[in-house]
Amino acid sequence: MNPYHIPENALITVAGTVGVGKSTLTAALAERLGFRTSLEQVEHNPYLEKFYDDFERWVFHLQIYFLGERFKEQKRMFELGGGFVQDRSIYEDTGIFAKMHADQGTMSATDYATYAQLYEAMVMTPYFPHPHVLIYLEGSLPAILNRIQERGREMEIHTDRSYWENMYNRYSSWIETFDACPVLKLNIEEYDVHDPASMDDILRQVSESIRGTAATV
Ligand SMILES: Nc1ncnc2c1ncn2[C@@H]1O[C@H](COP(=O)(O)OP(=O)(O)O)[C@@H](O)[C@H]1O
Ligand SMILES: Nc1ncnc2c1ncn2[C@H]1C[C@H](O)[C@@H](COP(=O)(O)O)O1
Repeated sequence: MNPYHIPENALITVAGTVGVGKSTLTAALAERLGFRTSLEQVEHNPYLEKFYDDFERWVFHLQIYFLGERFKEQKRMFELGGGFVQDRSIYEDTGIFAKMHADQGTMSATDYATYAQLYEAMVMTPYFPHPHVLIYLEGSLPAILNRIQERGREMEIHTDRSYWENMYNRYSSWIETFDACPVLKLNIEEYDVHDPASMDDILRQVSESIRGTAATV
């Protein structure tokens, strides 16, 4: 058992908008806990660049691809018995990305319905237990846009600010109604992944959230 009394089979999911710091925190938490990571693969995604170039043409392909990747990851985590920190939840694919493109008309109603049907069928399988806790990363939009710039993925840098603004607003509303598992909100200005005391503090909060003893603000 780790010093934080976080169950060895726990599934901790890190959520939040693009560039907010999910992958960085996922890796830092997993290292500290001796957990495995489940990461989003950007480099080997065959649709992502095409998608940023032409949303309408590629959105359905991309959503199906992400769904397939997540299904494989969920199956892997299930079969290995947990003990994972996961970079982004499946709830965000459907509740943020697919919905945003359907609402703004870059994904047709028919494609969205087909996608939603597939998603519903997948989450009914045993591979989709709710996470023990969802860590939600929040910060100001300018700080997040800076991080996207600094990370330097061309396809994201060349995407209109309104896209990120829309996503940011959707995330802010979405998290207020999210209730599939306990939520721990962390402000990105208030922790440092390189500071052991800061990571200890986060892990204590994770543990409290999982055990249902977190203070409600
Ligand atoms: N706590 C942090 N402080 C400063 N910069 C950070 C921090 N976390 C992440 N970053 C930087 O912000 C950028 C986006 O982080 P990343 O973890 O890739 O975000 P996400 O996975 O949410 O898209 C990267 O350049 C990363 O180095
Ligand atoms: N479901 C998705 N639809 C569209 N785009 C998505 C989806 N999931 C992730 N993405 C994009 C957003 C970023 O450009 C990369 C990686 O996300 P990140 O938040 O940086 O981990 O994929």
